[in-house]
Amino acid sequence: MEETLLLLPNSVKLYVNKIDYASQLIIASDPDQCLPGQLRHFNLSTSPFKFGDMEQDDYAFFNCTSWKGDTSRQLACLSGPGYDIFAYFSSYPIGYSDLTSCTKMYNLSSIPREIFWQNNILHLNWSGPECVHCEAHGKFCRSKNNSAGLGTECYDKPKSKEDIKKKIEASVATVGSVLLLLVFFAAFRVYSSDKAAKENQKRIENFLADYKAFKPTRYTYADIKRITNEFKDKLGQGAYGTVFKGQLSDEIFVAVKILNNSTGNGEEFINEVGTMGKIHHVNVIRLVGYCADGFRRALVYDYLSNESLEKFISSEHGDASALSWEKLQDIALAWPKE
Ligand SMILES: Nc1ncnc2c1ncn2[C@@H]1O[C@H](COP(=O)(O)OP(=O)(O)OP(=O)(O)O)[C@@H](O)[C@H]1O
Repeated sequence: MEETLLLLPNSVKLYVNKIDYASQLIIASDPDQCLPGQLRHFNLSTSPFKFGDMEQDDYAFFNCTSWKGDTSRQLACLSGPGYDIFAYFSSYPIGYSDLTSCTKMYNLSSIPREIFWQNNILHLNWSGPECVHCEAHGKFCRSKNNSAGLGTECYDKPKSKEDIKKKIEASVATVGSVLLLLVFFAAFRVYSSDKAAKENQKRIENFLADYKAFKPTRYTYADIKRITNEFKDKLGQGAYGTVFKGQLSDEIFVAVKILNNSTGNGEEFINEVGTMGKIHHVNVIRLVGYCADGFRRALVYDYLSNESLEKFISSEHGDASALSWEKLQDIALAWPKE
């Protein structure tokens, strides 16, 4: 596996295990697994780095043939057969340990304690170039082109093929959804307008059907004779003519009034028929048709099985209590007005 190397002054080479740009920290290790061996050559003052471990001490290094004191600062990777290398706190008095079989090698100051942990890990911080603000905005960081110092600038992360593919997919999905919505909307509009058009058509047809039903039909005298079955069933006699029962179909019965006065103005009769034909009210008997065949004139009404109103209101023909004065008032008020 290829390792990334960090080159420090005095040809010190370290492996880069991890870089944390957010906190500007490099975790490094010694390729020879012996960080204390590199200590003599460390000179970070001319590099942008400083030790990350702030617990630092000054040491005197000793080469001992025998050692009777604290072995926590014994540097195994520097020791050899018949001798051991120890780091001795410079702040300790010389008489603190027995150094009689030791030779002092050199002093080193401001050594981070983690060097002696023997896990071959060294934390190095850098203060410049400063990239924290780029990291915070999810961007990459680079040296400013025209800057001789440690000036940096942020730049957008280059888009990978995967990113571009995802972007295209997202755009296609968005456009697709919008198109689908438009298609649904258009289909809905077509369906609604089609439905409205059909409803309109139905309304017109219903109106025409109603109009046809309400418009009085003109009958010939022969029709009148057929409808009344040759004037077989006389219903009554009024001031203007004789009324016969008739039948238009199996279920539809009519009352046909054969008018006495056939000498009058025919046009007047037709106009009257036209006016009556337009009146449609629940309380007014409906004029179904008419006959104006030469001097023979007749009016065809819906058949009422309850005989004449006169029979109800006149005490002579019926029970007066059947139609009280209140009922008569109701009927009068419900009479259609023009
Ligand atoms: N639509 C009808 N259905 C059933 N019977 C009817 C109908 N119209 C009239 N008659 C019968 O025929 C009779 C005569 O009716 P008609 O309308 O000619 O005269 P009237 O209502 O008695 O009075 P007027 O001649 O003054 O109008 C009525 O009394 C009734 O018995």
